[in-house]
Amino acid sequence: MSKKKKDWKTEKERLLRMDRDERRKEGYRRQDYISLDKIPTWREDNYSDGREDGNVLTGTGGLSEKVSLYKGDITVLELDAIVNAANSSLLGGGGVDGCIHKAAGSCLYDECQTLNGCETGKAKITCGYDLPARFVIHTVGPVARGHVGPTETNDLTSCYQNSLRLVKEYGLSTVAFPCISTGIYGFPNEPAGDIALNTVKSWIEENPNTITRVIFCVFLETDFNIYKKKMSIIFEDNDMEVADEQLKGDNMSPSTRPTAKDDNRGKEEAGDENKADSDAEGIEDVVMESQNPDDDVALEELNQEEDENNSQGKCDDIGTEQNKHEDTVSEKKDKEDDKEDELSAAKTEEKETSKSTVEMEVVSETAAPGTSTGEGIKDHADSSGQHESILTDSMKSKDAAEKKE
Ligand SMILES: NC(=O)c1ccc[n+]([C@H]2O[C@H](COP(=O)([O-])OP(=O)(O)OC[C@H]3O[C@@H](n4cnc5c(N)ncnc54)[C@H](O)[C@@H]3O)[C@@H](O)[C@H]2O)c1
Repeated sequence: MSKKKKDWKTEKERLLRMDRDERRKEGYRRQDYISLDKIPTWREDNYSDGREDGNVLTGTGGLSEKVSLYKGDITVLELDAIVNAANSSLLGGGGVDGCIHKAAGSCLYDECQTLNGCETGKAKITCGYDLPARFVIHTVGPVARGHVGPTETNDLTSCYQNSLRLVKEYGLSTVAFPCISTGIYGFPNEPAGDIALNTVKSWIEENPNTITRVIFCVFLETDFNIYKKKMSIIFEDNDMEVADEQLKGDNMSPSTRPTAKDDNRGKEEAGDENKADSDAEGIEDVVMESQNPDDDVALEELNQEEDENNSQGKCDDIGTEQNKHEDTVSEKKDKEDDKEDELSAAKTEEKETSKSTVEMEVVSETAAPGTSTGEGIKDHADSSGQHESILTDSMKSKDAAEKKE
């Protein structure tokens, strides 16, 4: 028998009246949730990185106790809020947006439909429903597609600022950000990391008593290394030097050693109303027009890409898929570079021996299938410089000898 569809408003009021223990007793959809006390602060992470020198932590870590670097799926984090890298329709899609909607359940979509979309750089808040997080803050990053100008920088900065503004407005104290705009919207990872870390740092300095923890939830190895390197500088403890290997961005994943219980949980405001609810009362679902004509094209392409990506399967595998993809891409690039080097070497050699009729042979880097090292197969650069695999001299003369017999 199909489950009765829940009314999102009733479900939201019910859930927001419950405290964390009651939510846990009822059970989240995913039992493998991660509670805050399982996520070390940046300060503890640094300390737990096998610091053998007995360097005792002195004083308070300040900022470095207010932030964490976590590598994994944002939908399992049991926090006051997780931030969604949404699109302007707020009606879901793929990537982290798709994962959050899938994990939260259909009530999230139903509530989002009443929000009338969201502009780039702005943020809107909904209940988290079946997520371990109480709220979802939806923000729309800039479609950078590799280009970062003042507009893209300002829009991405606004995403973090407006999300944190809602954290403060709703009296929340723990929040996690994904790497907004760095997936399908194509914002380069390094500058995006700088914007994320520096915007959050400034906000914490201005609101020191508002927040317990901001968690940078990265999904890809690339982002993990970028954030680790930058956080060692931006959130450096005054009383701790930054270890050299950290600056090089070692690949150690953050330890999940349980830390001292952080019971500074967000204020449990029962029956918390989402401001957008009252605004959105009775508003027809509007099909969001993009902010400017160019976006239509970008979004059109994105939707096509989204369809491809959506079929890519499970959320928690995105990171591995993308890492694998990154590895193959760089391998292919190395091989192409090698071939180009060989080609230019072959061309110079050809010039020197232009009179001889001897054909150029360039050893291919890749072992051709069926040969252990590729020794038996060589590339042949003909007059047009095209590469094709041919037999080597020794194999040719062997062939000729066989033919004579
Ligand atoms: N990346 C995709 O395959 C994909 C596909 C369709 C739509 N979208 C999304 O693309 C638009 C937003 O682009 P965007 O670059 O801001 O977002 P995004 O493409 O989701 O990428 C943002 C970052 O989130 C990372 N990420 C993906 N899944 C998770 C997860 N479960 N937990 C934590 N981090 C994760 C992802 O690796 C990237 O670093 C929206 O239209 C939205 O629907 C993404």
